[in-house]
Amino acid sequence: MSDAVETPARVTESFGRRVIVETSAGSRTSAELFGKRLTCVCGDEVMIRGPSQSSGDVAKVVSVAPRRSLFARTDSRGRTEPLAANLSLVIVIIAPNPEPDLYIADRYLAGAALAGISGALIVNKSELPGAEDPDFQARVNDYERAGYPVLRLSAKNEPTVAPVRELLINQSAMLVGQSGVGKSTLTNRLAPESERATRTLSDSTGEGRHTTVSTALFRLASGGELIDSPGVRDYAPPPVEDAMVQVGWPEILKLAPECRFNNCLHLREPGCAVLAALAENTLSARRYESYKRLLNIMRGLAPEYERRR
Ligand SMILES: Nc1nc2c(ncn2[C@@H]2O[C@H](COP(=O)(O)OP(=O)(O)OP(=O)(O)O)[C@@H](O)[C@H]2O)c(=O)[nH]1
Ligand SMILES: [Zn+2]
Repeated sequence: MSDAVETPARVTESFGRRVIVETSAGSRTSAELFGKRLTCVCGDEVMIRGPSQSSGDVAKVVSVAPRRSLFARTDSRGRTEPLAANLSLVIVIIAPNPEPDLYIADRYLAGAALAGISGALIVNKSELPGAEDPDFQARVNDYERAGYPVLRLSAKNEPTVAPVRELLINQSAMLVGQSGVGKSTLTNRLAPESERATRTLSDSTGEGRHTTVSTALFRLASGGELIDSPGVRDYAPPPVEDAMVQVGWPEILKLAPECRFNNCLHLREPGCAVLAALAENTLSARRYESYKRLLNIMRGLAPEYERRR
């Protein structure tokens, strides 16, 4: 291949300056980023050159196409770190065990919405007795009431997984969630060739042990794409203005037009339809608390936001 020839490819895995790309012919190969200023993440559409004698024996990523979406997080130092590009769906997985932190789930769904990406919830390990717990079920139902697709399944039980295949058709979806909820088990079920490592839960704590170390994209025979990602202990979206935070709560956003003030943040304002729904118990108090928490987190990141502008 001549050096001047560029071919399109998709980034399926990223390790800093080195990436794995899939060519349009479907083969996967290692490539390096060309030039210091170029960065890319899993899901990026890129142009590659080589490998050829003059470019060395590894292909080079020479450009990144404009992204349809960029899913990102705020890292521990308050900086925005991109996680995946060109997603259409973020699927949060929870399970009765390890014990779910639904505030993380909410922030993931908010981060997706703020990036213009749809959200869905999977409740894995549904065969465990903990899934029958009324409190657990009530909290899961909150997501259905908010308007999210919610799938209850067992990644280990093939027939229960069929609705996920249907959900993923025509989607580029990323699986996110705490360590040990079964992201890799589900990925292996949906894309057997992915061969993602899975591990048993540590006996004493029931917490996962962060088996998955990289974010990787797989094409599904049934249609669509799935990105498996490492388990997290926390997640916060990149900083946004106060008024934007409610975009992450569809049930609050739906009520907002009925508030007396069109810049209502639903905290203490008179004539607030969100506070009224809360008083009438038609809005989940936990989800509302979660909204207030993210508002506070975003205010803590405000200096960072001002700096970026
Ligand atoms: N009982 C039960 N266990 C499951 C199910 N799905 C996965 N597991 C188990 O849960 C444990 C964790 O699964 P993983 O797939 O490694 O979890 P993960 O979310 O990928 O974890 P990280 O890679 O650390 O983020 C493994 O022991 C799986 O066998 C399920 O449907 N039911
Ligand atoms: Zn309001």
